[in-house]
Amino acid sequence: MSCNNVRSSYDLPAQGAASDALKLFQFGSGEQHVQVLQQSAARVQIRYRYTGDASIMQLLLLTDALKRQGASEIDLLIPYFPGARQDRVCNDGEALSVKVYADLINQQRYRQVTLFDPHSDVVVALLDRAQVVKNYALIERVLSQLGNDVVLVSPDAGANKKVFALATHLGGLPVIRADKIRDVRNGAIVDTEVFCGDLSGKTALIVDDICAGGRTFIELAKKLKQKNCARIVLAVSHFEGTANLQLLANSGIDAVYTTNSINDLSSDDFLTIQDIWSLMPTNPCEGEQK
Ligand SMILES: O=P(O)(O)OC[C@H]1O[C@H](OP(=O)(O)OP(=O)(O)O)[C@H](O)[C@@H]1O
Repeated sequence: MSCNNVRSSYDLPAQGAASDALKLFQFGSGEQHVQVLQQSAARVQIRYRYTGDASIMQLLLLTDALKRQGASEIDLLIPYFPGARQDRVCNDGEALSVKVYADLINQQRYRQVTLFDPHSDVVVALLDRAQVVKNYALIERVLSQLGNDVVLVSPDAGANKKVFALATHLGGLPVIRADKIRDVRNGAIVDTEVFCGDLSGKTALIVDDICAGGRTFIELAKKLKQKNCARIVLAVSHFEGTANLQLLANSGIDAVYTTNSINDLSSDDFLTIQDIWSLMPTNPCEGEQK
């Protein structure tokens, strides 16, 4: 495959020097506009970071523009998949959001779609040609800072499968199960249980895919405190809003490790979007990219 003098990877939103490759703007009427400024290779990769629904429209426009330039095989890297938490209809009248977003992506006929630690197996099942990069690199980096006596905490039934697989990958770290009851009408956590004995001297490392409003982890931290653990740490692959970092700190969580897969967050400890890209497949033409 020859990729000489053509571009084989596009970042959306455009980052740094890569912004020479794309022109993006929004019309006063609200429509998005995308123009590809550097000739696309036939096989091309889009590194797309979801930053809101307007960015989905930019992705669709970019995909169309690349196809018009002759891109015949397009790989999509999409660390955070929107709508993934709405993977069931909890209340009459709601949309099945994950299917709507997945249908949009499937219509583009990407050669491959790569996700980073998606919320559940549902999104992977709904997407054509999807593959997953697990959260292992994030958790290994967190563990390297925590020392001994760490127990993994699975915050709810939805997380159990992933956390037990992670524990096996890490050589058999102990796992503590927790569970919660969420009032689906308003999202409140009405009960949290932690299934273990005394945790004196232990660091409780809660592992999950996302922190949104944070109530799951605030209520869980209260229960873990009652088990006397020495330290409570939260590691989540995706983080919805910077304002919630303070809420978590106030609730007795000693440290939060996450990534900027959705929002830019200010901490040196985080795995950055660049780190996530480095965990994902690279385009075979990338070394030749101009
Ligand atoms: O920060 P919060 O607002 O508490 O939200 C974060 C939680 O929400 C998601 O699970 P969800 O409660 O949807 O449960 P599920 O695994 O059963 O889908 C996610 O996996 C976290 O556990």
